[in-house]
Amino acid sequence: MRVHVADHPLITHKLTVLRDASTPSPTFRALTAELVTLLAYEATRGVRTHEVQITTPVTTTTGLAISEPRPLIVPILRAGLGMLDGMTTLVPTAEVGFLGMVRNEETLEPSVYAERLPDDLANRQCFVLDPMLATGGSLLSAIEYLFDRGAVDVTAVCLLGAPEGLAMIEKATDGRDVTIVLGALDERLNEHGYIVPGLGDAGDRLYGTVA
Ligand SMILES: O=P(O)(O)OC[C@H]1O[C@H](OP(=O)(O)OP(=O)(O)O)[C@H](O)[C@@H]1O
Ligand SMILES: O=c1cc[nH]c(=O)[nH]1
Ligand SMILES: [Mg+2]
Repeated sequence: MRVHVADHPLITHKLTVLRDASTPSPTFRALTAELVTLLAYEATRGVRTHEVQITTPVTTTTGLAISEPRPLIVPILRAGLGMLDGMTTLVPTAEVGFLGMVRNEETLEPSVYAERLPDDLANRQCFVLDPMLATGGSLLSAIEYLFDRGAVDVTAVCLLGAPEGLAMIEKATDGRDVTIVLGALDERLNEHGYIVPGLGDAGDRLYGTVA
């Protein structure tokens, strides 16, 4: 598994505002989109391309185009939906599929409540969006779902990760082509499975509700 933790002052600055409990939902949503666009730059480094011949106003030259099948972006509802616009800004021709997942806050076990993905993911590069990688249960379940359907590689883009969840996913996906791009790797999980220092419940903060 490849792990990339962002190291850029703009990303740290935006995450600092996001973490602040007094940051209101509209600002939280705007910052999430900006952060995803910055992280997507790294996450798409391995996107498959092929050479194309083009004619500029001056000459002919060889360039690169994104290959078929198009990359598939999969936001994990609810909170991952807040990352979709930031990602499609950078990869506007990607397809989008949806997975709705919720973590039981007592057992910390994830369950799938909605799924709208192409039936066949053979040969697909998939980009999973979820702001929080805490125990890793939700992300692992999403990754397994995509591989079971034929995906060739999965890249997850998360704003914050916990070391416990990252280690669990690394062990469970051994031998698979998995990349995780994080805005920051935080210290630990607390006794309720929340990331510390973290930012609280990403879905609630994005949408101003307590679900
Ligand atoms: O790594 P884990 O321990 O599985 O926790 C992370 C999950 O928890 C949050 O979703 P949540 O279940 O709160 O659903 P929501 O997006 O609807 O708020 C988050 O967006 C992840 O999907
Ligand atoms: O810290 C956490 C952990 C899980 N889900 C969240 O939204 N935040
Ligand atoms: Mg939530």
